[in-house]
Amino acid sequence: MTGFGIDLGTANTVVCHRRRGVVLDEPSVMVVRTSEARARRVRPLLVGREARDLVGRCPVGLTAVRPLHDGVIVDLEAARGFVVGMLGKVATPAWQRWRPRAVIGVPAGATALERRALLEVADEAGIRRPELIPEPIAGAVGCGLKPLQPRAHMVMDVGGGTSEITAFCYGGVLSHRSSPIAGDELTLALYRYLRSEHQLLVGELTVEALKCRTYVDEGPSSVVQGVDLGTGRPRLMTLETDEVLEALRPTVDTIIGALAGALDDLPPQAADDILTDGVTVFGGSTLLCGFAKLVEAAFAFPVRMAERPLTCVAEGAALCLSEPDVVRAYEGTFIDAV
Ligand SMILES: Nc1ncnc2c1ncn2[C@@H]1O[C@H](COP(=O)(O)OP(=O)(O)OP(=O)(O)O)[C@@H](O)[C@H]1O
Repeated sequence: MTGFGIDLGTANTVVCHRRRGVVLDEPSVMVVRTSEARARRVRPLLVGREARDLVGRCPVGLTAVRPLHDGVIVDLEAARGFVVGMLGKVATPAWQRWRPRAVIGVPAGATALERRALLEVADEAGIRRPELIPEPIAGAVGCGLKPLQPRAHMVMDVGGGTSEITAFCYGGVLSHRSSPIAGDELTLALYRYLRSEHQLLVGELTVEALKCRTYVDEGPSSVVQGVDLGTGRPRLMTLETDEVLEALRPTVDTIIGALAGALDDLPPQAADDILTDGVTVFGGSTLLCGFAKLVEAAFAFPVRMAERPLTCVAEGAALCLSEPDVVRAYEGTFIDAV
């Protein structure tokens, strides 16, 4: 069975081919003419990596647009232009005759309207019979979990725009929490911290790189460049990694707090499974330095980091092409469908 698994994320779009593996992993950004940004047909000039290079540097007349918010389509026209442009990067001439199949990950909390918008866009982009799967389930499959087993599992997906915590067992959802506090909010918290505590105004890409750099363990401190709010001149400053993590801590605590709510909703036997097996975490924001340790410290159960936290949703969705039972079992479990 050929076809694709697609994770159309707020921050990144990942496309995984059933046999060839990940064939596209690029930022969910496009650059359009400002005059066309609200037009009936949006024709992006750049999509993905090339578009991201222009974030914060767009000349007059051009606008960088992120077509998804909190993991769902809000502007159908913008999303249409974006998906067609992105899939165009992996499309082969054979697509014209042979429309590929795809399973697409979508937040478990997406509404019926948002899901319909995604199916429409996928169809227009040349996908044959697109199917949707809740992202937590796709990620779980990508991490090797078996969502049809009669044993409870819990996963935590912390991406750019949403954090989702889902417990499931035997083809059904046991508990779920979704929150718009995720990677973008962490970046914003750091931006605000630098502005208020150090009077330093920093660009969007720079502040995100600073947030991610703490993970790479490049040393106990990082040099940041920005504009001094007092003088209006460029200024360099050195920030300790610990200080960055402290600035992020309240937002991280809010994200972790949602896990408590999902655990509270579980029946005792299912809670027992999760306390024994632990929780599997994925999504780019779980790469934040010390994230897994903080979850472990808060709940005293094992935390299993996904091997490929940024791509496991698309990989799991691709595996689901040959697991129709999983797709069928969970298609009725979107939160507004239960
Ligand atoms: N090393 C890192 N440390 C901290 N955060 C990171 C790191 N690497 C990536 N991120 C963050 O992960 C987020 C992107 O993760 P991911 O690609 O899983 O999100 P997404 O699937 O696009 O979003 P969503 O699931 O909300 O639609 C971004 O906010 C990015 O800043």
